[in-house]
Amino acid sequence: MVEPLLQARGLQKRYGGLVATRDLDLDLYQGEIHAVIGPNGAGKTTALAQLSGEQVPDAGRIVFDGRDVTALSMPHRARLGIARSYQVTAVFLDFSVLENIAVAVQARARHHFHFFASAGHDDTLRKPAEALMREVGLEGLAHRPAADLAHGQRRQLELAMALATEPRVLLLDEPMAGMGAAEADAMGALLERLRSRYAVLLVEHDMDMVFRLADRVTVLVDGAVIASGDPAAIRADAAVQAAYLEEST
Ligand SMILES: Nc1ncnc2c1ncn2[C@@H]1O[C@H](COP(=O)(O)OP(=O)(O)OP(=O)(O)O)[C@@H](O)[C@H]1O
Repeated sequence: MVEPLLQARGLQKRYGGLVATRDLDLDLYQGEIHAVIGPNGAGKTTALAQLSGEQVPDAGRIVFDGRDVTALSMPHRARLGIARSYQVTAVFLDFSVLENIAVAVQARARHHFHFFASAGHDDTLRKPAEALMREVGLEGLAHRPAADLAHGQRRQLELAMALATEPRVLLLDEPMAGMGAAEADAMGALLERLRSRYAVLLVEHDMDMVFRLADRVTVLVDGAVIASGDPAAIRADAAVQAAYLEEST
C-alpha cells in the first residue's frame, strides 16, 4: 500500500477559548492535489500553518516521508522538502524575475561565495532559474523588475521560487486570490502540470477551481473535518451542502 507523503494525526490548536483545529487527520499523497475547503474561519490556514511548521500544534503529530516532523521548525521542514508558498517567500522587488529565481536556486544550492547581484549571471544558477521561469510561464519577462509584475505574475514568480527549493510537498494558501479569470486559469493549468511531480495541498475559495483541480477534497467546519473524499462524493455530501448553505444565508 502506498503511504501518504505527509500525514497529520489528531492535530489540535487553540487560540485562547477558540478551537481552531479539532482532532484533525489529513493524508497527502505524492501525485495528488488535495484541496482543503470550508467556510471563512473554518481553520484552513491554521491547519496549513501547522503542516508547514509556522504554527505549533497543541497536540497531535505530523509525519513527513515516515519521519515525525512535529517538533521541527519551518526552515528545517523546508529543507526536508515541505514548501509553503506566498507567506514565506521574500521577493526582491528591485531584482529582475530571473535574479529572484536565481537567488532561490542559490539558497538551495548554497553557493555561499556569490553575491546576490551576480546570481543572474552565473550559469549554474541561471540555467535552472530559466527552466523554472519557463515552467511557471514567465519566459519573456526575465529582465523585468519584480516590482513591475502584475499580481498574477508575482504569484507565478513566488511559485517558481518555492519550486527552486526542490520541494516534495507544496502547501498553497489561496494561490488564485485576487486574480482575474485569465490569470486564475493560467495558475490552474500550471498546478495541473505540477501535480504528477509533487504532493499539493491547496487551500482555495474558488470552488470551480477546486472541483477542476482536486483529486481529493477535505472539508473543515469549526476546525474539524466534516467530510473527505473525491470531488463527486464531496459535492453530494449532505453535511457539506448544509455547511455551505449556512454560510450563504
Ligand atoms: N493568531 C491567531 N490568534 C487568534 N485567533 C486566530 C489566529 N489565527 C486564526 N485565528 C482564528 O482561528 C480561526 C480559524 O482561522 P483560519 O484563518 O485558520 O481560518 P480559515 O479557514 O483559513 O479562514 P478564511 O477562509 O477566512 O481564510 C478563526 O476563528 C480565526 O479568527
